[in-house]
Amino acid sequence: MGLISTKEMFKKAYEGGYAIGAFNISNLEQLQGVLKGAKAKNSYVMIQASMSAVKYAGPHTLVEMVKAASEEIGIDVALHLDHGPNLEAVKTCIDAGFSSVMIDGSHYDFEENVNITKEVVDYAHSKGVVVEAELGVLAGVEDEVSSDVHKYTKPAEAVEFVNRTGVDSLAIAIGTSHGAFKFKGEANLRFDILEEIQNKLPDFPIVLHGASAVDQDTIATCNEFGGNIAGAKGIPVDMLRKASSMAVCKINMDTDLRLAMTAAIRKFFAENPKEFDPRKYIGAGRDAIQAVVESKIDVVLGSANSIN
Ligand SMILES: O=C(CO)COP(=O)(O)O
Ligand SMILES: O=C[C@H](O)COP(=O)(O)O
Ligand SMILES: [Zn+2]
Ligand SMILES: [Zn+2]
Repeated sequence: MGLISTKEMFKKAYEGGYAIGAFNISNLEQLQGVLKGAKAKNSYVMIQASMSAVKYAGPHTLVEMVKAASEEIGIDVALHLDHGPNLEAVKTCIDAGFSSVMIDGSHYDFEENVNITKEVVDYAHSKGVVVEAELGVLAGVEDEVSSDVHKYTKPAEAVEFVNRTGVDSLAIAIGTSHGAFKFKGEANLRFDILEEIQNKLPDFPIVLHGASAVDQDTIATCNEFGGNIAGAKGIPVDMLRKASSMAVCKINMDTDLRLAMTAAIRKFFAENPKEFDPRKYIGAGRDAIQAVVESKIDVVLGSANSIN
């Protein structure tokens, strides 16, 4: 058991009409929750960390922790850098042992995005590491960069981008966005764009970021036990399942795990005012994450029993 590439899992996901869940983590219990959920469903899964999460945990700590948990829980896993900002960040993670990286040049113009992605692909491939890039801009805030509107991916540009960079997978903008506040009105995803990209790039794995569903019961639990989260809204589950049956092979979820962990810990504190053992309350958060991951595998991803 240990860290694996995404090549094989994406190929199977594409052919099988399902998607692999890529879950963001920054600590031990989030990691264990995700891996235990995947193990219970015999499903491929990706663990991913943003650069701020890599800094929080430490790149080597993260790699060794994921390897050890993979061994102890008994499931192979890909470890991926999410939204790598530049070659230096990518190198830090590859040299520490990550099996997959993203270079996010989506906020640059097309030519610059091609150049920075190509540079990363050359380095990563020389080390046997796969690369995800991004074309099109999701509305909302991403690290320090924000955009008020979706800049939807242009299918013809996606073809040129993939051919010129040699990238292994591509994140596209079709109306999803990061965080807990995705839509003010009706949810709408541009499946016509996904379909056109799928037709123009057959067998090529597409990635969907900003794909948390934002369960309203979980928000209610947060608020019932002292939270104050108003107006949160995610992507409807049927839209996500439809995307995963198409060319989307990787679906990124962070917010749903954060909300589940927070709701469980808030509830635990409210119901157990005398407890102060971190294993009890963080353990409650870990269990909640496992439950979310199992449900995502069944309802959103369709990836149960993908490991044979
Ligand atoms: O795309 C993500 C990480 O890259 C996470 O998206 P959510 O905020 O919708 O969970
Ligand atoms: O896409 C962003 C992820 O949700 C990670 O967010 P973060 O930078 O707060 O770790
Ligand atoms: Zn981006
Ligand atoms: Zn993202």
